[in-house]
Amino acid sequence: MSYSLVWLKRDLRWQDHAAMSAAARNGPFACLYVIEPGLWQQPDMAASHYHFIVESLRSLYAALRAMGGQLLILHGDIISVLNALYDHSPFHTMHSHEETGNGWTYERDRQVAVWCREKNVQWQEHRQFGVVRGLRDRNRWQTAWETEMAKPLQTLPESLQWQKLPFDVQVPAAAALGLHQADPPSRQPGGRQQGLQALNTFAEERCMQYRGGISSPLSAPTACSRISPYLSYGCISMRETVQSVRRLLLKLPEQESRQRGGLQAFQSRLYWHCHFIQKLESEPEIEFQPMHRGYTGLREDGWNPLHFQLLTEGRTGWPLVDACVAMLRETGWLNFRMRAMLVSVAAYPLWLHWRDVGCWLATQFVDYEPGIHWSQMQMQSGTTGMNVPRIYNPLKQARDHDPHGRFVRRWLPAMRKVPDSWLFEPWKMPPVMQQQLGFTLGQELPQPPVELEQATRLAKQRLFAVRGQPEVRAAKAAVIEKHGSRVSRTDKPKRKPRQTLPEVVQASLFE
Ligand SMILES: Cc1cc2nc3c(=O)[nH]c(=O)nc-3n(C[C@H](O)[C@H](O)[C@H](O)COP(=O)(O)OP(=O)(O)OC[C@H]3O[C@@H](n4cnc5c(N)ncnc54)[C@H](O)[C@@H]3O)c2cc1C
Repeated sequence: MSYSLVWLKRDLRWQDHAAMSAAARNGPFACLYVIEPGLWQQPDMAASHYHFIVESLRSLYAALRAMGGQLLILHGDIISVLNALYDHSPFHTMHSHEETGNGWTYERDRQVAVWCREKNVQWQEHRQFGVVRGLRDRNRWQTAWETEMAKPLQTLPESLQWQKLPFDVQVPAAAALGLHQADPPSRQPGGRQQGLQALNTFAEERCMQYRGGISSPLSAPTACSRISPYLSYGCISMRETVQSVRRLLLKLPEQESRQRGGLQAFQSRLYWHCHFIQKLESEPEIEFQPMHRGYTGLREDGWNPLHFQLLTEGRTGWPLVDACVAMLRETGWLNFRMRAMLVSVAAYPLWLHWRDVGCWLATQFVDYEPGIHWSQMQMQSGTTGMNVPRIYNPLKQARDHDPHGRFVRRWLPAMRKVPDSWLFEPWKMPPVMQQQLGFTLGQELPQPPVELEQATRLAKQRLFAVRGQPEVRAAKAAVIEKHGSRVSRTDKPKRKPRQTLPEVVQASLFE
C-alpha cells in the first residue's frame, strides 16, 4: 500500500506539527530527516548547529519509537534519498513545513518540487509560523499572524498507521561533513524537553527580570527566555509558545505586574520573530543584497581583512566587544543588544560588509534563523534604508551595561588586572602603569585598530551621503511598502497616529 512521507526540516517535534498531522490523518505515513552534505558546506552553517540538531533528532527519534513509529535519519543529497525511498516503496504524497531558509535550501526546494512533479508525488507544504508565503499585502499581515496563532494546536489521530522502512539510521560525525569548528562548551543542548524547560522556567519565574534585565550581558542570560534555538529548529512550535503565554496571562492576578509585564514584552518578541522572517520569505535576495538596493557598493570595496580578523578573534581592544566574542565562543548565545553592538562595531568603525560578518555570526549563533539573522544584519548595518541607523558605541554600552567591569573581567582574564579607572579604555593606561601591571600593549591588551569616534564619524558620513541621494530617498517608500511593520497603523489599538512607522515600532527592540 502506498503512503505519505513527512519530510522534517526545521521542525524537529511531533507536537503541533501540521505536516505530520495532515499525513497521519491520511493513512500510513513515514517520517524522514535528511542530513544533506551540501547544506553543511554553506558558509553560514557550523558544527554547533549540527550537534544541536542531532541532539534534537535523538529526542524525537525516541519519542516516535515510543509511539510505535520510526524516524528515518538518512545521509545524502535529498534527491538521491527520495529516489532510494521511492524505489523501495513509492509514496503518493510528501508533507513538509514551509521553510524560509538560506539560498541553498531555497534552491534545493526548487529541485525537490521538480522531482515531485516528475514522480507524480503531491508535495504539500504547511505553514509553521505566522510567515505568509506569496504575501501580497503587508497591511493585513498582523491579522494573519493573530489568526494563525489562535488556531487549535495540531494533533495526531489516536490510532497511527506507521509505514516502516528498512533503512538504518545514518548520522555522520561532524568532521565527515567538513564541520571542524569547535562546539561551544556551554551551548544550550538540543531537544524538546530542554526547550520546554527553558520556556516554563521563564514563564513561571525568570520573566520577572525580563523588563530591565535583557539589555545587560550580565543579567540577560537568565532574564531572557533562551528559547531561540528551540524555535529555530522547531523543537517547540511558535503557536504553542504564544498560546501557553496567553493562558498564563489570563490566569495571572492583576497585582502580579512584574510577571505580567515580562510576559507581555516577551510576547511582542514572538511577533517580531515572524515579522523578520517574513522579510526573507518575501525577498530571498536580502541574504546577499542590500534590502534597499541603493546601498549596493557602500562597503563592497573597503574590506579590511585585519579588522575582520581582530573582530572574529575577539582582539579589537574594545573590552566589551572582545568579551562578547569570548562569551559567544563559550556559549553560542548573546542577547539582542550585544548582537546589535557587535554588528554596529563591524559595520561602522571597522567598516566591514554585513555579508561576511553575517556569515561569521551565523556560525557563532546556535539559534541561527536565516530570516531574523539577515534582516537584523542589514538593519544594524544601515542598509535597509527604512530604519534610522542606530549606531552602538561600545564604550557607552560598557558604561551603561557593565559599569563595574564584571562582565569583561569574567570573559577577558587580562582585564582582571586593569584598575577600575582604565576599565573602558585600557589601552590609554600610561606606559609606566602598564609596565607595573605586566602588560604589553598589543599583546595581553590589544590596541583598537582605529580611533573609535573618528572612524564612526567617517562611517556615518559615508552612509548618510548615500542616504541623502534623491534616488535613494525616493526608493525608500517601496522598501517600506514591502517590508515595513504596520503594527501601529492598522492592527494595533490606535493611540496616537504616527507617521514614521518602522522607526517607531523598532524602538521597542532596542531595550
Ligand atoms: C545581528 C542580529 C542577528 C540575530 N540573529 C538571530 C538569529 O539568527 N536567530 C534568532 O532567533 N534571533 C536572532 N536575533 C534576534 C535576538 O537577538 C535573539 O532572538 C535573542 O537574543 C534570542 O534570545 P532569547 O530566545 O532569550 O530571546 P527573548 O528575548 O526571550 O525573545 C523570545 C523570542 O523572540 C524572538 N526575538 C527576540 N528578539 C527578536 C528580534 N529582535 N528580532 C526577531 N525576533 C526576536 C526570538 O525567536 C526569541 O527566541 C538577532 C539579532 C541581531 C541584532
